[in-house]
Amino acid sequence: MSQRQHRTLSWQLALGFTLLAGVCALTIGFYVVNARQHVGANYTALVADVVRAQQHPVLLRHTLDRLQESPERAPEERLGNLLWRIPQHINGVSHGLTRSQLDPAEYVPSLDTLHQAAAQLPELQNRVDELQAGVVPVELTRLGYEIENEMARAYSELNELIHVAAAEQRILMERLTWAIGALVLLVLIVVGGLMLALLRLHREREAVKRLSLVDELTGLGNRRYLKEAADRLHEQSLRNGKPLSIALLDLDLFKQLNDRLGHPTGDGVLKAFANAVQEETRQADIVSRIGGEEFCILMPDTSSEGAFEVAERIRHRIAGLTAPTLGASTMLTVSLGLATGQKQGSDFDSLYSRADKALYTAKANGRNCTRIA
Ligand SMILES: Nc1nc2c(ncn2[C@@H]2O[C@H](COP(=O)(O)OP(=O)(O)OP(=O)(O)O)[C@@H](O)[C@H]2O)c(=O)[nH]1
Repeated sequence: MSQRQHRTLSWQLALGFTLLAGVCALTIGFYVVNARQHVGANYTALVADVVRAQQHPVLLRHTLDRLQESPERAPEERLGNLLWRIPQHINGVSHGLTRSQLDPAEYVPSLDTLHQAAAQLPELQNRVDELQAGVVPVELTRLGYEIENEMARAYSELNELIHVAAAEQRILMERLTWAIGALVLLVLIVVGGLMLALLRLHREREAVKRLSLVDELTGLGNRRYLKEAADRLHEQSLRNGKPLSIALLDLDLFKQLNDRLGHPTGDGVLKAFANAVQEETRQADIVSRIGGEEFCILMPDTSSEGAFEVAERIRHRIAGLTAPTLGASTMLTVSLGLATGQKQGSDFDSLYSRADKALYTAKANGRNCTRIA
């Protein structure tokens, strides 16, 4: 895989991760806003009901106080209005409580107190009606204060209960939000780690694959690399009808050179040879080292004459390499065998074998020469 493909994969993974993180952030944000609104709305409505109803005992007390101060100006209408509204609000609060998530065991005693107070209201209404008959409102105020007391206490208990529950739920929500956030973060870290590991694994696999195709000494492709390239170029040549030429190169009397100058010097010579061959070939040509001092050049879209020209150019270049380039004061020559194929039906192995025979002929004919199959 090329560097560009690596970059594309990295970008794809980074984009995927960013999208995932974005979706997670949006989901959490949406959840937190919704949950808060929901929780808030749940108790806000109930608190509003209780607070509104809580005004009734205050108004009742206020009205009774006025009645005591000036019994001659009895506020019957106001009292009647209050006595009509109180049961409605008690029912509203009761309805809200039963729909809430509060534990009934906690609010039922206060609600019972409110219902008991409401049950006494008809009697209070009778006392109000007696006012017109001139009855002194002693019994009315006694009963009124009693009802007011019970209601005020019950509403106050309910108010506190709801506030405590709302606070507890808020804390719970916050903890839950943190826990979900931490969980999502953990998932993102794990996914990010997995993506990095995947990328690394991929790079390592590609590096191993590259190494398995490269000759360590010269940096050229090896025999496996040649095989892959040959299949591709041969296929291409058959498809487009253009000739594919192959050159097999074998250094002459390399054993003697090794024996005389030592193996490390021989290695240096092989490297210098590989560089020179690469410089004499085109970008499209595939140069590989297929054995100790054996090399191969695949030349796509190259006729027999063209391949011979390249071969001779290489042969002269090698014969002209000097000691500073070779790293040894020695003469170096190379023998070359060429073959060109473009016929349908011919396979690469037969092309290779023809080039090999031509190389054998070159060696047999005194070396340092090029022969065509
Ligand atoms: N320095 C070095 N020598 C190598 C390497 N691979 C193979 N050789 C040597 O290359 C030599 C090849 O010898 P031969 O196959 O007899 O061929 P030659 O001496 O070149 O003779 P001809 O091919 O007939 O001209 C052997 O001595 C191998 O040890 C390598 O990587 N480094």
